[in-house]
Amino acid sequence: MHRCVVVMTGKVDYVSNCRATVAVHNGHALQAEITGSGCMVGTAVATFIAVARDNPMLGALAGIVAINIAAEHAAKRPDVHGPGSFRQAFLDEMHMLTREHILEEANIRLC
Ligand SMILES: Nc1ncnc2c1ncn2[C@@H]1O[C@H](COP(=O)(O)OP(=O)(O)O)[C@@H](O)[C@H]1O
Ligand SMILES: Cc1ncsc1CCOP(=O)(O)O
Repeated sequence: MHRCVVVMTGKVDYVSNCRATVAVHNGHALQAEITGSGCMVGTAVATFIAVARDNPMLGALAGIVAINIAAEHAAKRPDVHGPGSFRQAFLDEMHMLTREHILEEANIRLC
């Protein structure tokens, strides 16, 4: 084992450490309409892994779920009408995201 975690993004995101693979069903199609969505996910994954040091699989999963739940919150806002307003709302919703949101709204399944 090389202690590697593989992340694959798209409409459904996948995280694998070779022993287990988890599918993340959170997120919104507007994420694919703005520049930097993949970079945001990559940054969140690196940040969460830095905290969950001994469990990179959990860190990667939490980073993906957090960004995608913030996107869902942003897409639901009445002031969001397309990619431009979505991008702004997305940043605000990342700022307001809580631990409870992640625990209650994560939509993940073991493959
Ligand atoms: N159609 C979609 N539905 C839900 N989430 C999406 C959709 N398209 C992209 N995402 C989310 O946007 C984030 C960035 O993924 P992606 O668009 O594949 O990255 P990249 O910008 O590298 O192409 C991922 O977390 C993914 O779940
Ligand atoms: C090369 C580059 N420069 C600014 S954002 C970017 C890549 C953004 O890619 P994505 O939207 O897939 O995260």
